[in-house]
Amino acid sequence: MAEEQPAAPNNTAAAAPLGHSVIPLVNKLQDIFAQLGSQSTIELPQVAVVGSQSSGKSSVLEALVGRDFLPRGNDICTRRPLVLQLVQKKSKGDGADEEWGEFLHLPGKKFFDFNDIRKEIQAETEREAGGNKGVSDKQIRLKIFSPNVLDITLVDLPGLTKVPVGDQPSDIEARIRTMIMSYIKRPSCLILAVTPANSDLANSDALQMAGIADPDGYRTIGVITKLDIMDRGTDARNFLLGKVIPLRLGYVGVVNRSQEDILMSRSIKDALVAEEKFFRSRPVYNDLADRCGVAQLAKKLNQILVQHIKTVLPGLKARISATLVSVAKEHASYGEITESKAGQGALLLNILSKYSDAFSSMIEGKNEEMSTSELSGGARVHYIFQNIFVKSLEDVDPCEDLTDDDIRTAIQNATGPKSALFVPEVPFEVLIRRQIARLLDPSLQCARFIYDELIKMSHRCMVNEMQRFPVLRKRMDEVIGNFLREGLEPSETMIGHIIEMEMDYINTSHPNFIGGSKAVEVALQQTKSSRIATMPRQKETGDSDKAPNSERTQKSRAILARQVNGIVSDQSVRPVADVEKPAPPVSNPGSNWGISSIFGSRDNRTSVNENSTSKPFDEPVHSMEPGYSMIHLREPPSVLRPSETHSDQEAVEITVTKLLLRSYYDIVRKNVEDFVPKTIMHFLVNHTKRELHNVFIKKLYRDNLFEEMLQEPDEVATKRKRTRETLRVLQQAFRTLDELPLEAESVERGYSLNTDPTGLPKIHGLPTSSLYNTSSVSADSYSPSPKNNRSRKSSHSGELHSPYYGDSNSNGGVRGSMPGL
Ligand SMILES: Nc1nc2c(ncn2[C@@H]2O[C@H](COP(=O)(O)OP(=O)(O)OP(=O)(O)O)[C@@H](O)[C@H]2O)c(=O)[nH]1
Repeated sequence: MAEEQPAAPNNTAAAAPLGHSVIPLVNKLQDIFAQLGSQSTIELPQVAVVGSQSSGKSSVLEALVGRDFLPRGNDICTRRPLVLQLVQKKSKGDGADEEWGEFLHLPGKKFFDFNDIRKEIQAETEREAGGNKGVSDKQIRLKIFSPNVLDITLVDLPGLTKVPVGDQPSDIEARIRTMIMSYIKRPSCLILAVTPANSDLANSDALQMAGIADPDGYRTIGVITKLDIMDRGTDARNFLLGKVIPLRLGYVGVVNRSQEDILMSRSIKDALVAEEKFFRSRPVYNDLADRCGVAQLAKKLNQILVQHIKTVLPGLKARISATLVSVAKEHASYGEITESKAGQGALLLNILSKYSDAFSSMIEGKNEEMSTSELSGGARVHYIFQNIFVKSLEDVDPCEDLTDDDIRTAIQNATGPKSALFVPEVPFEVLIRRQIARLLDPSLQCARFIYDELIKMSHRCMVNEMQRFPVLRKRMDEVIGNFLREGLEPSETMIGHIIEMEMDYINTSHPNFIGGSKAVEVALQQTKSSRIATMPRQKETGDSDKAPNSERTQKSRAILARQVNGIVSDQSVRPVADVEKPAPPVSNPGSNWGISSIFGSRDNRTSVNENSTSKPFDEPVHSMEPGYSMIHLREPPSVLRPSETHSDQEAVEITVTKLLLRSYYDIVRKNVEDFVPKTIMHFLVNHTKRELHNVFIKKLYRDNLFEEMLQEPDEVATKRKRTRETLRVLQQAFRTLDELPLEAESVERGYSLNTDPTGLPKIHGLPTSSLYNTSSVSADSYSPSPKNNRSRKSSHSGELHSPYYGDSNSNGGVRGSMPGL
């Protein structure tokens, strides 16, 4: 292709193929994308040629591409849309670059001879549309691979015709119009509206259709062909000046090869020279140099392409900078490699301090990444204390599993052989100790819960930062795990002490304690009112309290006995000896103080307590005859129960005992609710907070461990390397984008004149003025309506915007995607 490039005529820029001057710019962008590991590129607008039959559309396209490969001629029409994709192949740099074509319908077949391409287009047209002028809307897709082209798509469309010929249907005109419209209505399609100068310009089909598809004229360039064969004495001057039909982007007049030229195999290069000569020899076009010739058409297209690139670049830059930020963040998370001992020591120390601080922050609720969806850290600890531990204790009724008979038995046992003169203190103490003992388990459980919470917190601490050092993470987890376990022990011991202390001294002088006399007073009142309430019933049924209720009694005893031994059993079937055996001493402080202690320690007395339930043993058996009589005592049964009859005194005693129990239990419960959390906070939570850092240093900060601790997995090293490289490329890309010369003028100048030996452009400073404000393109601009003065915004990818491309923030036009963009 290179050999076919024309010499630069005097009054035009180098008559380069379409997009020639944009190629280095686009190449540069593609290099950036390639470095980012993506196939993305700038999606350039499609260029379609529209016009009536034989107006010279194919000729214009060929001249723009600079190669001779399209079927042309008065008898040879474009009868199927030809979608021509120009694909840039990287130059090998040895000057022997190949150019070839490939058809979609002949995959894998390369056409190196462009004459063969032309023949195949013709043959393929006939295969689908027949040999007799038939037209089909089925595309022929051709790719031209070359190092000298821009990645752009050109579409050669069948020409508009009015009279059906050959195999053409009667509605041929409408069909072709629909087909053309389907291409040119796309906002990303640049329309070359081709009108031959030897026809009635004012009635140009091409301009009429382009006007429908692009009413504002933002993407239509008028092309006047065949200026060389106009009627003598006429010229296209007024047309080119936009005086006949105004067009925002203006007109370019061209002279393509005539049929005779084609027959004589005149090259495009020669044709361009001839064209230049033609314009120079026509004084009427002398002052219209900037709108005459294929080179000017190419230049105009280039300017539009540059403006398009300019439009999409800010979006591209924004995305690159966003990726830069996230990659930089990722890179920072992998940290730097530290080789020296001192550096490693400092790093380790830093990690240990940061971890200890993070752990403390979590407990104190100062964690930066605090969740808003659930409780975390210290808030969970508080929840466990208040909503689980305290609440559970408050729900417990100290008399819940004590029946009246249990209490009565305890009272009788405590008074020994005498009748009680006063409300006995001993059963109250025994029973209250048993209730206090019950507080031990939940308190220990609470400590265990908090321990579990702290372990969980330690695992959640610095998860991301520590990914880099799995060995250190493991060792730190071990250290903190052991340390927390060590903190749990004194908490548990202290909790044991608290409960023991409460059991060891029942402080009946506590100001909140109801006290004996008050309890008796309340109890008397209660018994009195309950007796009044039950009076009528007693009259009917007799004294139910006094009536034996062996079943109920059995049950009560069973409960009491079971609790005495801490063994669940059915008292009625178990041997008494077993039941009343003292509980073996156990380490649990609660069991030392269980009711078993009083029953157990006085166990030997059980046998001497009479069972008053058994009538025959209530009184001695007398002989009938006094003289010979001898009083026989029946052997006492091995199990003795308190009398079933409830005296008033006993009822009061039971109520008093219950009142005392409830009152004192309340005092103890409050103490435990207060002291257990304090204990756990002191010995476990705050102790860990205070000492963790020291423990870490003691256990892990050792010269000989640095290397081992700071070992990082290969994966991290790889990721660090990869992100560093991506970062470098992104920074480079960002700089390059910043330095790109984006004014078409500078592109033309910079890339055609100042290209360095590597083929890469020399970077110019960023231009300031807008292309279309100064260039020839704006000379023909018109404003059919006020709204046309404004820039149009569009979100379409690759869409052509206003000719001024004022919408510099559009992200459109970037095809493919960059990693992380
Ligand atoms: N003298 C002269 N002949 C031209 C010019 N442009 C095109 N022709 C001739 O006009 C004829 C038609 O040209 P094409 O390029 O095939 O026209 P087209 O619009 O693609 O034709 P269809 O595809 O059939 O609609 C050819 O013989 C060309 O050589 C021109 O500027 N001057």
